[in-house]
Amino acid sequence: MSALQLHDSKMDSKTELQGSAGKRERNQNIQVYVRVRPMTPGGQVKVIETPGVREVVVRERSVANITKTFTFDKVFNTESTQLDVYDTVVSPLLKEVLLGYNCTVFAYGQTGTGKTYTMEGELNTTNTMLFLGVDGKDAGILPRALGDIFDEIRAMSCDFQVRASYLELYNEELFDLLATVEPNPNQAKKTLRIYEDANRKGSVVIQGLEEVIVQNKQEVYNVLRRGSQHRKTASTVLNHSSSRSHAVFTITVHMKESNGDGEQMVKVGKLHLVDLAGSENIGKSGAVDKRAREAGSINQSLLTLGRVVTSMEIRWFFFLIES
Ligand SMILES: Nc1ncnc2c1ncn2[C@@H]1O[C@H](COP(=O)(O)OP(=O)(O)OP(=O)(O)O)[C@@H](O)[C@H]1O
Repeated sequence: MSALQLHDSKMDSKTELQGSAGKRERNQNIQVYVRVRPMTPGGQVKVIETPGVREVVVRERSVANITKTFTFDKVFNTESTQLDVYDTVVSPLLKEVLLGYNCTVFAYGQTGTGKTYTMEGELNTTNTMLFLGVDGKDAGILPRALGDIFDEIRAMSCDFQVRASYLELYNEELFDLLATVEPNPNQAKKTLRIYEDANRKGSVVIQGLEEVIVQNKQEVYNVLRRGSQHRKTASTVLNHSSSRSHAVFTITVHMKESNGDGEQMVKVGKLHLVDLAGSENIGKSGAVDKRAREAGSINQSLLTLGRVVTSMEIRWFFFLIES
């Protein structure tokens, strides 16, 4: 089973917000969605049913009449398109980012269940609009969200600056996917250090993470493509699959608005888009040595992530993808 999670955290302390987004109850801070991936050809036994818009029924393979039903905020069945997922799950978050909230989308689940497809979409290397494909239908959440941010912010009458960063976490090491380092087997990616922020309790600082200023959609796509290709190239150099690492793409929007009295208000909103490494049952997968250590590290980090989520007062959305 595979999943995608989204969360929207507390607003930036510098920002004063009004309106419905700021008045949500704590129990609305977490939302869980499931996406069911179409079956791959090859005679699999169908074990998942999606009878309604909120329920998934899982059938035990060996005993077909034994089922378990799970309820989510919404279920996307095998017919769901990339656009359906984006419109329901991510589009509303953009409005909150532009109000000064921090929002995060997590894709979580087993290897091969469609996390990267949902987050990035099918790559089209012959097209400069890499992630959009020929007609755009296969574009994932990332390119859609990044493109829409520019459309929406331009419609607001404010000064703004948009920055992007792209971070990878593999075996407890952090790498900067946008760093301009020369390809080198011993230094495939720029490693980063993480510290607790002495000035803001509970916050962390990632020292040296590059934030690239982006002016328009095309520049964001280029940054996304650069980071994505860097992730693949470097994983080959380091001899691990890119699906064994977590990747965090962050877009930060600084907005400066004037109120009627000539005072200026600064808002900072962030959108984190996280493609988590595939969760795996080490015993069942038969992973040994390096792969078993990797899987152990992945499972440990996913467990820790779960603990962090339950301990924080955050708005959180969760998205499950089933194969
Ligand atoms: N909803 C979908 N519709 C069509 N094809 C899909 C869908 N979801 C996934 N796929 C296809 O299934 C394959 C595996 O998907 P993907 O690489 O996104 O999985 P993943 O969960 O990211 O795996 P890993 O954990 O190994 O990175 C890809 O070829 C992808 O194009």
